[in-house]
Amino acid sequence: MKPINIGLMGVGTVGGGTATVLKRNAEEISRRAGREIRLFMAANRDLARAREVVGDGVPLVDDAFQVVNHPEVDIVVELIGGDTIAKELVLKAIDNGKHVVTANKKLLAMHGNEIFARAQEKGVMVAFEAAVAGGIPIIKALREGLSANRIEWLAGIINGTSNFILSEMREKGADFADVLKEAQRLGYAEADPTFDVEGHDAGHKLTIMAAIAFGIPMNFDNCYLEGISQLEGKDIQYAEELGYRVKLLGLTRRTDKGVELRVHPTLIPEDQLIANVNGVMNAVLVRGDAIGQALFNGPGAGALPTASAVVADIVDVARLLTSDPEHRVPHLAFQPDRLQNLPILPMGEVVSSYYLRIQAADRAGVMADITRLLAENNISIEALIQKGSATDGSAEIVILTHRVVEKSANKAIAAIEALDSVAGKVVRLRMEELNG
Ligand SMILES: NC(=O)C1=CN([C@@H]2O[C@H](COP(=O)(O)OP(=O)(O)OC[C@H]3O[C@@H](n4cnc5c(N)ncnc54)[C@H](O)[C@@H]3O)[C@@H](O)[C@H]2O)C=CC1
Ligand SMILES: N[C@@H](CC=O)C(=O)O
Ligand code: NA
Repeated sequence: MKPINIGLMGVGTVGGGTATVLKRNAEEISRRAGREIRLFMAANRDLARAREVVGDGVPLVDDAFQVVNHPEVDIVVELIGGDTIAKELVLKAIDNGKHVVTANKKLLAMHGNEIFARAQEKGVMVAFEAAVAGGIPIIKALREGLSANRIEWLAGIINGTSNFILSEMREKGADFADVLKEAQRLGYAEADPTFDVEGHDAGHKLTIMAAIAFGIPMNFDNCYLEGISQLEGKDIQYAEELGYRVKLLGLTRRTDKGVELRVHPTLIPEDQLIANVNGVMNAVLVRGDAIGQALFNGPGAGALPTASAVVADIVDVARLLTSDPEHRVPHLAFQPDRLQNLPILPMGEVVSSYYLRIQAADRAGVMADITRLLAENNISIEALIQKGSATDGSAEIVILTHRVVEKSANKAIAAIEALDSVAGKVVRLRMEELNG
């Protein structure tokens, strides 16, 4: 039987890993796919670097349009990244009737609605397991393994770079900037690492998971994003003293009023398995009405773990090449004409509990003022500790609250910051028990 021809675009961290896995496991892969899967051609800006990876036998070009336009390429693998040239290439590949495998979460979160509609029209597959949580087969799990369930919520550590930074800061007291450099050296970070540390990358992945968990279109524009760049080591330490770990969490939940879609640093009880997922590892906790809770854990970034997902998609596509498009797994898990445009809940309407750190004058009456302002906004206190007097006569007060709607927390925080006895901004982190 004729081999399946792969056109690889981008031979960087993930593209290099993909070429390596395709070569190393060629025999196993062809036994699974039923046909030989052959790296037919590759495109990369830096030809010399790509040549080192793919070897002599594979034609190399620097213009990726030659790949999407080549009549003998069956599956185009997009590992360039970004949403400019990559979007043009993917749409052109689809128009040319080629199937696409991509690891590009930004592209899908921002333009997935257009891309999947075009793929549907042309009867081709766009596979994207590597786009979410690297090597963890979470797309497969949500789209196929859990298709019996009404998924209620899911929460994930879905940015390896941020989790690596937080783990190194907590375990070794390492400096944020140094660890970020190390994450870049290890190939974990995005081309622009602000996407990692400001929560955008996690937001892209969360958007994709929410779409396939609930059967809604991509809605990245309404995803709340807060990253770890402003997080201070002392809050990680205080959280730990109180029995919590701080993780960059992406959380999406169906509520009666709309879908929560939010990424932010989050305190999680340390006895939760997900709180103990460290380094570049990712984890996604899914709550379905039939299964209850299931935790998917594994490496979230890096060359070979991500290539594992890319190549698994190639095998999937190879198996389904000749199948009737109507009988393939829908791109977003639900039939395209059955997607629901559920509203995304504004952040002010989200209900959460909070960790607050307040720098206040160490004098009588301050605590009473703060607790009064919290009570006036219907916020009850679960724990309150004072972190000792500073030499300048101020003290740090750390408060854990019970659950309250975010707009009330915002009002209370603004009122506390307006007190003469309070200096600077109140540090606010959200807390999730993840047991509901
Ligand atoms: N690095 C990781 O651990 C993971 C990355 N991803 C995604 O995979 C994709 C690739 O990421 P990396 O491999 O880390 O990036 P990278 O920067 O290491 O590789 C990108 C490659 O594309 C090439 N390239 C750029 N523009 C090109 C063009 N116009 N034509 C041809 N080649 C071009 C570059 O020369 C480079 O070799 C991105 O979408 C990223 O978000 C997804 C999961 C994990
Ligand atoms: N930069 C991303 C790479 C994988 O998606 C991350 O750190 O998770
Ligand atoms: Na994955």
